[in-house]
Amino acid sequence: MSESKPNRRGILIILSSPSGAGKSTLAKRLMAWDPSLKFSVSATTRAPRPGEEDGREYYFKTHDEFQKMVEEGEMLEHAQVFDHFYGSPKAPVEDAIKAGRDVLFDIDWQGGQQIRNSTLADDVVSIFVLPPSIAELESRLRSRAQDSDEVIAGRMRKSRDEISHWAEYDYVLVNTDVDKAELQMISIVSAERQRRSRQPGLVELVRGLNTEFEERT
Ligand SMILES: Nc1nc2c(ncn2[C@@H]2O[C@H](COP(=O)(O)OP(=O)(O)O)[C@@H](O)[C@H]2O)c(=O)[nH]1
Ligand SMILES: Nc1ncnc2c1ncn2[C@@H]1O[C@H](COP(=O)(O)OP(=O)(O)O)[C@@H](O)[C@H]1O
Repeated sequence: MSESKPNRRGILIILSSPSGAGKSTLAKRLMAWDPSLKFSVSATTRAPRPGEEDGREYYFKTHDEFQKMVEEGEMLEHAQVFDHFYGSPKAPVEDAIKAGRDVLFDIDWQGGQQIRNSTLADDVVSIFVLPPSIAELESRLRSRAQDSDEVIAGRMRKSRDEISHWAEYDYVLVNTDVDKAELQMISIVSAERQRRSRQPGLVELVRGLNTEFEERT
């Protein structure tokens, strides 16, 4: 059976924020809202956190394996964040958008910039998530209870740099109440989909409306 041609290309939804502002939480909620979204599983050289599974949150790679992927041109973008390397494998993203499937990225500002400067720029919708305060950001990092004090301190130092790129994004959300932030994300994605897709039959509908006008005169 031949697959029907999608009526639009997939959108690349890029989600960035300082660590702890809530982008993984919001990404999971967006995926639960629309399971047809494809989450871009990044490759990383950082160690898995408890509960993380290889191939689900990340592809966990050694430094050499990661370098080989970069050298062989397999990455859509890649960057060093904190003390580790992170990158988005290219092939699954290209396949998804050609099939009309939207792809969700949880990546930092460097990755966002690289994709916005790539040939896929027209397909990008970028969203930056801000925390309501720095005290709240630190408290969220601590409450996640997955990183040592030293790692948390490193992430807090890097936050200022990440936040300085907020204005490069199409949309900026303040994640105070997570339910409200989720609703805002859903609204953004719904509106961007509507903007880029033409419902089938619109030309015929407008032709019919014009015929009706003519019949009335
Ligand atoms: N450029 C880039 N950044 C990534 C990628 N994957 C994850 N990141 C970013 O790396 C940072 C650290 O991610 P992680 O170690 O999972 O900690 P998090 O702060 O809890 O999300 C976050 O800002 C992620 O958005 C990627 O493929 N490319
Ligand atoms: N609006 C919110 N209010 C309170 N806690 C939140 C909110 N959003 C996320 N969190 C919590 O903050 C912590 C960090 O969120 P997470 O999604 O892991 O952030 P990021 O992916 O940006 O590093 C998690 O424990 C998460 O449950």
